[in-house]
Amino acid sequence: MRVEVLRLGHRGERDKRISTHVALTARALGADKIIFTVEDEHVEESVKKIVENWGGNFKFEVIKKWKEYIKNFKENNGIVVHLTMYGANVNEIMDEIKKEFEGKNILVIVGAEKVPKEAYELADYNVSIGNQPHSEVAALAIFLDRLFEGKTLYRKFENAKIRIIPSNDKKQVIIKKDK
Ligand SMILES: C[S@@+](CC[C@H](N)C(=O)[O-])C[C@H]1O[C@@H](n2cnc3c(N)ncnc32)[C@H](O)[C@@H]1O
Repeated sequence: MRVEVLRLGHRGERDKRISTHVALTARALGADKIIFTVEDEHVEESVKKIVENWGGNFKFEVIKKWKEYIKNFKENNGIVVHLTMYGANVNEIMDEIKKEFEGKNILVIVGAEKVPKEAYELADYNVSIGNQPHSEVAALAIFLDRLFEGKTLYRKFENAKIRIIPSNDKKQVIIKKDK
C-alpha cells in the first residue's frame, strides 16, 4: 500500500517555503512520494537533504501531465482524494475512505492557487478539513494523521544519520558520523 501526494501548482518565490513544508509534512506523516507539477530546484534540494540526513525512501518527482498521472494512478489500483474546503467533511467520509483504501494505493491532491475543475472531477473523494479556508500543510497533516490514526508519528526511518530520542525534559539527538 502506497500513499502519494500531488501538489498542484507552485508560484515560484512565493510558494518555496510552503511547497517544501507540504513535502516534509507528507514524508513525516506517512506518504511515500511527493509529486510536483512545477519544477523548483530549491524545493527539491531541501527535500533531498532532509531525506539524506533523516532517512527513509521518500521519493520526489516533477511531472508535466498531471491529469494523465491521476488517471493512470486510478487505473493501477489507486483511489484519489482531493483536499478542498468545498469537499465533504473529513469527519463524515473518513470511514468510507479507509474501507476503500484497504489493499489500494492513495493519491492525495493539495492545491497552491486556484485548483482546476478537472481535479475535482477526477478525484474519487473531494474532502474538506472543515469548511473554512486554511492551509495545504494543515489540511494534509490532518488528513494523513486521520488516515494512519497517529501510527506514523512513531515511524522509524531507515538509514537515518540523525535520530531524535523523544524526551519531555531534554534534547537528545543521535548523529551517525559518515565513515
Ligand atoms: C491556500 S488554499 C488555496 C485554494 C484556492 N483559493 C482555491 O480556491 O482552490 C491551498 C490548498 O489548501 C488546501 N486547503 C485549504 N483549506 C482547506 C480546507 N478547509 N480543507 C481541505 N483543504 C484545504 C486545499 O488543498 C487548497 O487547494
